[in-house]
Amino acid sequence: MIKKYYESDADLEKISSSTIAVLGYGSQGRGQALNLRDSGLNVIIGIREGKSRNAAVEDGFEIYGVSEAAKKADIIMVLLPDEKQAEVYREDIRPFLADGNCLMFSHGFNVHYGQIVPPANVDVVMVAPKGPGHMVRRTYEDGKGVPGLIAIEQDYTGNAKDIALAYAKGIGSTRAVVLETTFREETETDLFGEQAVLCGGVTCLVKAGFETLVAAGYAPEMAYLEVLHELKLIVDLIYEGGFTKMRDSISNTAQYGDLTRGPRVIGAESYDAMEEILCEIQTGEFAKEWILENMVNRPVFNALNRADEEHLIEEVGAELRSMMPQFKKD
Ligand SMILES: NC(=O)c1ccc[n+]([C@@H]2O[C@H](COP(=O)([O-])OP(=O)(O)OC[C@H]3O[C@@H](n4cnc5c(N)ncnc54)[C@H](O)[C@@H]3O)[C@@H](O)[C@H]2O)c1
Ligand SMILES: CC(C)(O)[C@@H](O)C(=O)O
Ligand SMILES: [Mg+2]
Ligand SMILES: [Mg+2]
Repeated sequence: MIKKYYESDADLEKISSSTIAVLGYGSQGRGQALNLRDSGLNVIIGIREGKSRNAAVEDGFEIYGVSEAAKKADIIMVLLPDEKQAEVYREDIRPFLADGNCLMFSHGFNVHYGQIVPPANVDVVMVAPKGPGHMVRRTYEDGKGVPGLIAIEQDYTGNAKDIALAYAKGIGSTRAVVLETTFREETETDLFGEQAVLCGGVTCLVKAGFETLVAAGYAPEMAYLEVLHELKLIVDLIYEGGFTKMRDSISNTAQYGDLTRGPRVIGAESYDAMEEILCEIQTGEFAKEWILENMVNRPVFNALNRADEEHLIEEVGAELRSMMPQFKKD
């Protein structure tokens, strides 16, 4: 049985006298740093010049270059882009690691695939919120938390788990639930989830539905509201109460269509593709592809991303959302 932890299992005192360096101030960096500070912990930011450095300044943090922050800290949370972590680690983190430091990650990619090999005299720990960084912050501000994972790769001090749990409490995750996993399990399931379901699966499903309706002569605006806008409302019900709550809310007609037609859309071919995608993750093939893609300046990433940015669904969506009060910025 997987181990689960809640508020009373974690003690902020375990890290209350530690200096925590959050390296990177992007999606996770900002969310986690603000939550840790609001939980009363000592946070400094390690960041290079640029837009997100300015955001950290505006948010009132003590700011340093990456190497300086790594040197000052007891706990070093690496929230840089996965594809940059190995290089920054070699140049700006590794030389400044001190005996007994805790090196922390929110995703296991670099440690699991051997791009970062920490020395034996530090703890190596993961605290990974299971949600986007902006939601880590928003949920914490609402008095709740995004569920999280902890994993211990190396327990040099004997305190690694207490530190991980305290950090998870600091970012709000123990308010929901924290599961104990391994770097391998987190890395493989996280990559699979975002590729096959959460990001890749969903965007392709929505695009396919949109393109099918538009090709059949229906208005793009109709198609957008049907397959994208309403998706959130349906997912909210699933999120709150599973398929059962969603199916209680929709019509019997929708439910019959759901039960009989859904498996035709996600059929044997999709199961085969999912298995193949998981296998590429498990064998390291995906990791190698992504590392090499970055070495040649991301030609595939850029071309595919540009095509999706220029897709009709984005144009129609931007226009429709601009009229909806829920998307207006104050
Ligand atoms: N985005 C998420 O919601 C999410 C969720 C769970 C886990 N994670 C993990 O969290 C980590 C951070 O991801 P993210 O999406 O928050 O990253 P991000 O791209 O949003 O932010 C990265 C930050 O690092 C800074 N940075 C980039 N290159 C740098 C360099 N060479 N030196 C110094 N600073 C540099 C950027 O300016 C930015 O502040 C990754 O390991 C990712 O897998 C992310
Ligand atoms: C938010 C996600 C997709 O869950 C995360 O894993 C990421 O890589 O951004
Ligand atoms: Mg991920
Ligand atoms: Mg994820």
